[in-house]
Amino acid sequence: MSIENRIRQQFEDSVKVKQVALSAMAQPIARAIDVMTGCLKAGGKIMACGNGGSAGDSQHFAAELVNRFERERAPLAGLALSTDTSTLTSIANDYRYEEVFSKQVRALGRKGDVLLAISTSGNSPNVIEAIKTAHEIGIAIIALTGKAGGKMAGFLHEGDVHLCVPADRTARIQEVHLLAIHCLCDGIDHLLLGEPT
Ligand SMILES: O=C(CO)[C@@H](O)[C@H](O)[C@H](O)[C@H](O)COP(=O)(O)O
Ligand SMILES: [Zn+2]
Repeated sequence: MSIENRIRQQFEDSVKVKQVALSAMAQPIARAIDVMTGCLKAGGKIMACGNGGSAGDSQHFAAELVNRFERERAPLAGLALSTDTSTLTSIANDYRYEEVFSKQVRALGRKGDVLLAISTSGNSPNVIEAIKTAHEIGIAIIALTGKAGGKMAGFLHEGDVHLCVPADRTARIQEVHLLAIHCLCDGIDHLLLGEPT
């Protein structure tokens, strides 16, 4: 296949996955917006974690809360757990890589906070450990997954929200994750600020 056709194929695949994801994910995304906005209004914070591309997504989401998304508003409490290399490397070096997020959740998380747990496979052990620790503290989970949710699906509790992209290819799942993150940011701003004037 020519490069041009490969590119066309990627675009077409991405459009298709997004169309299927809309019907599967619209309701859970709306629920996640309610949970996140309720947390922020009550003075809580939203922590986000994930590996590789999902680490980037965590940081992207936190930046849109702390700085801004599309509308002017007060800064919101968002925190990516994938950014502090000294913390990450010391936990991985002294303990286990599986604990790099859960230790931070234990240190920084408070009852009523929310954890955005991102994994395309749903199987990353460090994200699963973070979910377990968050539950111990009384922190609700918004799980952003794909591939039917992997192992993470089995660790979610009532009150958590599962945003699962109905696709198998990591790249396609990540593309919908970013769209879902922007829907979360837009929805939070809408609930906090109302219709734009
Ligand atoms: O961005 C990509 C692939 O598109 C990679 O960096 C990918 O995020 C990494 O392989 C991650 O370690 C995959 O972890 P997960 O999504 O299965 O939790
Ligand atoms: Zn990627």
